[in-house]
Amino acid sequence: MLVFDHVTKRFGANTAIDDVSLTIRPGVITAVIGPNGAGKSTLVNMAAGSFRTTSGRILLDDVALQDLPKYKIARAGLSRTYQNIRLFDGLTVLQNLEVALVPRSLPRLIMQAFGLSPGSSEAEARSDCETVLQRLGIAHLGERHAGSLAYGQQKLVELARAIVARPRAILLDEPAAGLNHGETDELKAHIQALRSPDLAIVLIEHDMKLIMSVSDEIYVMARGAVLAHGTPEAIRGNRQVQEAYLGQPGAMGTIEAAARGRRNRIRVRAGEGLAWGQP
Ligand SMILES: Nc1ncnc2c1ncn2[C@@H]1O[C@H](COP(=O)(O)OP(=O)(O)OP(=O)(O)O)[C@@H](O)[C@H]1O
Repeated sequence: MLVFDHVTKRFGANTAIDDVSLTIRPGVITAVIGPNGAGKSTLVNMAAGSFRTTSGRILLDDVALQDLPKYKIARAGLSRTYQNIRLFDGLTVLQNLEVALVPRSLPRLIMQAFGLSPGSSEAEARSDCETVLQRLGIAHLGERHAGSLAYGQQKLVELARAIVARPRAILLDEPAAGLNHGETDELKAHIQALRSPDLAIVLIEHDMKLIMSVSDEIYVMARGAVLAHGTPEAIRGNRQVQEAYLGQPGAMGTIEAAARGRRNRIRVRAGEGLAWGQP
């Protein structure tokens, strides 16, 4: 279980996260949504050790992460993807995955879902990488340089890299951003396949259609605070949430209906209401 316990983050005078508490349970997919600037990425960055918290605790299965360096956080079982892809362009896909491998003493979490081996040798580690690539439909890209891949393929490699680390919590920061319809549908299937009893999955997204179809529960953030928390059904009908997005009731229905008819990606810019991202 991943817990944000009364977490605050200030950047100078700007309070990006204001006393936020979240509980991300294993076995379910938890989405964190909210308009641009709400603080979603800041939460991920704090959990993964890119930003220090100003106050509060972040616990992964009772291990306090907030003061640990990044590599120890990874070893504790947290992995993430980035809003802006961060692969090593000059390395092959397999090498990019191998970089993420951590000591094999971690519990066997997503092994069942992804068919990973319980062993610890280098050969087995490489075989795990190949297995994950296969599950994501990109085994044929293993020897290609990451920098030579199409954008959608790079997004999948990032996902693969997060998976091979055998996390207990995986944080996906806008995995569908810039993907087309087909790629988003594929991604949806991969996220659903990740669901396993020992893995806490956090999905940060602007694509409402994707969120509403894969999430078990949703936290809605606005201006650094939690505005609402509940099932997709409860969030869909929440008046405060609708107002936070568009400043008017009925917005969630509008967003979803529009998402079905147009491109998948929705960007909600602070103060500008709804706009369509053009990948
Ligand atoms: N490195 C930083 N330095 C200063 N301020 C920052 C930094 N990172 C984020 N912020 C501020 O923190 C607040 C929350 O930003 P954050 O990126 O977490 O929002 P978000 O919900 O992820 O938005 P988006 O959907 O656009 O990614 C914003 O006011 C932002 O300007």
